[in-house]
Amino acid sequence: MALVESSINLEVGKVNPDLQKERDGASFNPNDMTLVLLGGPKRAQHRREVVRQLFSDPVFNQEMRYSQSKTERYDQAMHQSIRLAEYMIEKGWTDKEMQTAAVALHYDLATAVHAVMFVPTILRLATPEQQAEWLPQAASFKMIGTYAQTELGHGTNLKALETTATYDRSSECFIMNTPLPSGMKWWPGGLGKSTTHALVTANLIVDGQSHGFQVFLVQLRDVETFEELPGIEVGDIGPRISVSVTDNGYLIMRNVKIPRNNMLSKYCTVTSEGKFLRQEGTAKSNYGTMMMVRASIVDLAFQNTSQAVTIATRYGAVRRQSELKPGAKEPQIIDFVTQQYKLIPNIALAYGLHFTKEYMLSYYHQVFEEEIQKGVYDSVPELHSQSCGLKAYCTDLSMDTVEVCRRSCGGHGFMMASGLCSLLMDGLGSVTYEGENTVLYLQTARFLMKNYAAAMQGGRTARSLAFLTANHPTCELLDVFNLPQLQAVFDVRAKFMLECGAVRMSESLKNGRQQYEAWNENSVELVRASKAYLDSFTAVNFMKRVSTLDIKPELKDVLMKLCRLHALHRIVSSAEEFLQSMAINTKQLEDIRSAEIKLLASLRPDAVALVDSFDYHDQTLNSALGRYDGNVYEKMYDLTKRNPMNEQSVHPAIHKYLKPFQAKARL
Ligand SMILES: CCCCCCCCCCCCCCCCCC(=O)SCCNC(=O)CCNC(=O)[C@H](O)C(C)(C)COP(=O)(O)OP(=O)(O)OC[C@H]1O[C@@H](n2cnc3c(N)ncnc32)[C@H](O)[C@@H]1OP(=O)(O)O
Ligand SMILES: Cc1cc2nc3c(=O)[nH]c(=O)nc-3n(C[C@H](O)[C@H](O)[C@H](O)COP(=O)(O)OP(=O)(O)OC[C@H]3O[C@@H](n4cnc5c(N)ncnc54)[C@H](O)[C@@H]3O)c2cc1C
Repeated sequence: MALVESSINLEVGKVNPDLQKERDGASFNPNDMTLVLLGGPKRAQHRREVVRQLFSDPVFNQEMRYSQSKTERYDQAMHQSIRLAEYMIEKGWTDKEMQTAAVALHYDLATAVHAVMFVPTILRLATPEQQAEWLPQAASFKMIGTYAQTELGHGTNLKALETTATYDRSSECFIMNTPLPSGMKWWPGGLGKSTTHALVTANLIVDGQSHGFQVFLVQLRDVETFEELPGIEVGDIGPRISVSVTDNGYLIMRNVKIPRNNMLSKYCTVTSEGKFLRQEGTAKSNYGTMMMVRASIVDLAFQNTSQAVTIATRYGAVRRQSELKPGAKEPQIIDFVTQQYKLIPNIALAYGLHFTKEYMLSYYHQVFEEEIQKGVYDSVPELHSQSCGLKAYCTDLSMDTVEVCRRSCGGHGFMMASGLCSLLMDGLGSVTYEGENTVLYLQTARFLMKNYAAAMQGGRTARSLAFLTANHPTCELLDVFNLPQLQAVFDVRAKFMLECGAVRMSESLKNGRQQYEAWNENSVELVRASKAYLDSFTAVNFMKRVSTLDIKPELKDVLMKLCRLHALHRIVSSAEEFLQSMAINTKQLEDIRSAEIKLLASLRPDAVALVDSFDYHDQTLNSALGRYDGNVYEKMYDLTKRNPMNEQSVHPAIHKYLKPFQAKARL
């Protein structure tokens, strides 16, 4: 066994020679790049230690996951959740280690929503007294919770949610009710089988008057027996696209009484006399958890993208197929330029998403920790717009990438053992949950249109929209590799697309349409405007971040190539908008296309090192194709031998159906 200290994968046997050749020929040391991505040696070492500890425990072994039934998966996922809880006690793991472990396990835990939404919502919306009562129970899993907002009839339109919480002054309780069938809660993760409690969003009604949706802690099951409590009906909603274990559930409440204290009351409360009180400026405070999770999903999009390109790139180096040079040995498939075009711009995207999620998480923390906590809400609209837009943009691109990577592996990409099918099926949820992507692009558009109008009237724009007032002459792209010139090209196109949306809106309004009619009529254009802005924001953020990194020259060199390739590829992908806005002309588009192909050639020798730098443990990838050692065929054979279908050499169905038929047929 060779010790590969510079990788998270410690015990690596003989490495496939083609993959080894790739590693030997790289222009930089992937370990150095890992340190840049993870924020220094201390953090990288910590992450490696946590992930190695995790996967040295057989409970977390993922290898047979794809052959397990839903019930077996659920059993293992509950076992894993509880094992992690034990680690908190036995190993002193804190939220930091738990977060690292959850990412390494793709959040595929029976208690994922408990960690990702239930506890964070209590932290954000509960009073200190409520937190003191509930958080210790949540930490010890005496209380396992979910976030129950979506209903069968409504997910997007929160104002139309039907569940009610009616205040009963005589008992000082809320009475929770589910109007059937459209008002039943539908989708919450873990609700089906795993949870004892739920944070239920419901219309607060006091003396017949509605006060909009509020959040209530409702106990669903007896914490000892796990049986449903009176008035509660819960269950799993049934099969869905995904190999993930989550027991998404439904909930019906019939006259369920909960104490007044169970309304999360940091920002609003109901007094014992039935008076509704709300702190000023906090109208959207109940939407705060969604903002946080949307910001975190940008990270999830990065994880999905970088894992997919890791698998497909390593496989591309190992797989040999067809003929390139007549009569010569079959080439590695990554030597086909069309294959490089599938992989290398997506490696660049993965790096771009890394810097995007760094931005998003740090901006979220800045606004949440430093501003909102001090009662300053000025940046909330911008944070809402960016967390909606980047969640949508990054998950859309990440899912496109996973599918391209899957197809780039040919037939084997269709096998669960590729690891790419589960990335796709589980990842697909991310374009819908926490706000359906089109709906989120339109939230961003709303903010963009307001800022555009302000800019046109000489007013101030939000920080991230300074380009609206900047003066960029068109067609100044003299050098397609020049970052400031590329940035100007993106800004010109984004500004133009916003202008198109704004002009169309004002024309519709001039033609007598109501605001809501004008909005709907022009919504396709408005979504385009949002995407153009987000394209620009991520590309420019990538360029700026890389330009300011103080790192080894060989790392900087390769990162500069990546951010250039990303920018050029995004231009080519939406060429008609760049041309229409006159950000570039057709000659420049030709130059950009040629430059893109040149960059592929220049990045080709570093492709494997670039994906190694993401430093994924083999068990996180859980892919026969993307293994660190590249022994793809051996692993596929090994898994196939252990496939439950091969346990018996003759399947019982043969004796059950075929043999009796053959016996009858002989008569
Ligand atoms: C701790 C570690 C965490 C790690 C996480 C890692 C993630 C990994 C995930 C893996 C696990 C999987 C878990 C999956 C969990 C999924 C959970 C769910 O889906 S749960 C279910 C998720 N469900 C959804 O996401 C539902 C989607 N729907 C919605 O969010 C809303 O209905 C809406 C936003 C579309 C409209 O709302 P509506 O009330 O009709 O609003 P109007 O349009 O009338 O605009 C009014 C004004 O409000 C403003 N504003 C709006 N929002 C916010 C905000 N957040 N803030 C501030 N402001 C906001 C808006 O800008 C506007 O301002 P202005 O222009 O007037 O000045
Ligand atoms: C895997 C998964 C996990 C989930 N987990 C949870 C959970 O833990 N807790 C929870 O409460 N919920 C959860 N959800 C629910 C999820 O948040 C909702 O499904 C999501 O917000 C979308 O809402 P919807 O289903 O009502 O879609 P709809 O709004 O019905 O969308 C259908 C179509 O209508 C379009 N549309 C709707 N409104 C507009 C509009 N205003 N403008 C333009 N187009 C519009 C959409 O673009 C889409 O094309 C989960 C969902 C999934 C898939």
